[in-house]
Amino acid sequence: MSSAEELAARVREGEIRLHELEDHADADAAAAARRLLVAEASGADLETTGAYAFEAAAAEPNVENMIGAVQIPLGVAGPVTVSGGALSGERYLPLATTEGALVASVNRGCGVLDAAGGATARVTKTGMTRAPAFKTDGIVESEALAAWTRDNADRLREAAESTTSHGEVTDVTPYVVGNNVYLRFRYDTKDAMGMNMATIATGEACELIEAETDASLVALSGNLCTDKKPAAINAIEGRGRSVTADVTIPAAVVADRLHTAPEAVAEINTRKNLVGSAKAGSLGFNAHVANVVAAMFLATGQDAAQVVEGSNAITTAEVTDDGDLYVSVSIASLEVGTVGGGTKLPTQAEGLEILGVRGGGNPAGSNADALAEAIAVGALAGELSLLAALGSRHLSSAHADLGR
Ligand SMILES: CC(C)(COP(=O)([O-])OP(=O)([O-])OC[C@H]1O[C@@H](n2cnc3c(N)ncnc32)[C@H](O)[C@@H]1OP(=O)([O-])[O-])[C@@H](O)C(=O)NCCC(=O)NCCSC(=O)C[C@@](C)(O)CC(=O)[O-]
Ligand SMILES: NC(=O)C1=CN([C@@H]2O[C@H](COP(=O)(O)OP(=O)(O)OC[C@H]3O[C@@H](n4cnc5c(N)ncnc54)[C@H](OP(=O)(O)O)[C@@H]3O)[C@@H](O)[C@H]2O)C=CC1
Repeated sequence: MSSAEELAARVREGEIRLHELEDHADADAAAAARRLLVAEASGADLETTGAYAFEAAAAEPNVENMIGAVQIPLGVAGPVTVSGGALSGERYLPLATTEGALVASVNRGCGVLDAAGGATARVTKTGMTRAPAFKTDGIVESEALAAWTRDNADRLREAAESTTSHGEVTDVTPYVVGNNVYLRFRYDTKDAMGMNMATIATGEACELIEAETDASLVALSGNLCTDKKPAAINAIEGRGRSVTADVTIPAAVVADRLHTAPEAVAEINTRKNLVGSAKAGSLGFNAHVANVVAAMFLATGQDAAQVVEGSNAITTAEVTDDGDLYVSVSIASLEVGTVGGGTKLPTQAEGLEILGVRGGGNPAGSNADALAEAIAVGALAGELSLLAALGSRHLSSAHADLGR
């Protein structure tokens, strides 16, 4: 009997719990035993799931009850020239996706950006947020807590920053709703996406608040943060990185490479991305920014659930006085890191290496800024290509040819 079969037998007999297998064997054997049990229960053939190319132990901080790995095809778009605040030069953009035509589209967009001399990008605001919910006796006590927070900003900062050597508190804003008070802590988390960092730091600050006021903590996350849910506060105030990429494309390039005209792209953008989105009550005034955010998040080890916030983007397009096409994409809440989370996993770390932003930056925070700028440039390329495909009526034929 193999060690995986022996382990599986012990789970069947109730001697070991499924999630405790790593206490009795190395992580790869534990995953193999779970595959046997899951295959037996479901009838699924898990051979490919088990054919992963890294040591299971490397994924221990990232997943529980591991049975293997899902492989997502990885493509590249570019190279594209970026003139950013943190990222400069030519880069290939890694995109992990199962949507045929997506990489082709972003690749076309990158070619157009390069023909226009490259894209410009800047991070305009930084800050990961956590907003605990406190309960009070009523509005008098709520207002007192809000005032206490303002008066004790330095002590709150000191408590929170005692838990991290990188994180810095940049703001604590109280929001009062009757006998509920939400304190929205904002942190500069440098190269980390920062959700663990901000949560741990905020927990420490909450202990000070409970010790010194009559308010009681109901939930360390009170949903005004807002993490992993569509929320206007992120679109307005920003979360993670707020980042913009833009470009001005000569009309001749639009005609040659995108088979349309600046006027057509600008009109489609207004009627689709602005008016259509407004009528729909959408928070995303763009065509498919989430496509690039998701594909680059998967390729670089970001938290996939935060694609929700990454889709908070506005695309603008207008014809310049010279008859050329100006296009911009502003993503309000792009939550990215180049350390921590899934960024250490082997293929995801390679994805970061393709962009030249693996690990901590010098100065701290510059690598995460550079990653945000790369994603914004990819989103700009994708917006351009899709808007143009709608203009030249190529969307359905492109997907019939490449996406099926
Ligand atoms: C498919 C194209 C690019 C053809 O576009 P084209 O201009 O007919 O193609 P082309 O053969 O002339 O090639 C132009 C460039 O496209 C790239 N390209 C072309 N083919 C490939 C390929 N196989 N692999 C890699 N790159 C490719 C490549 O850069 C190439 O330049 P070259 O290198 O040859 O000088 C175009 O029609 C297109 O971009 N269509 C739009 C497709 C798209 O954006 N899909 C995104 C998903 S849509 C979605 O998910 C969301 C949606 C639509 O529901 C959101 C909404 O409501 O708006
Ligand atoms: N806890 C929660 O509520 C949530 C957690 N998550 C998960 O949180 C994880 C991401 O959290 P995150 O805090 O980013 O990552 P980690 O928890 O992996 O922590 C990253 C740590 O890296 C250290 N570090 C080293 N170099 C740097 C640098 N240059 N810049 C910044 N930090 C550096 C910091 O340590 P130090 O602080 O000591 O300086 C930092 O706290 C993901 O796995 C995500 O899925 C997602 C949503 C919610």
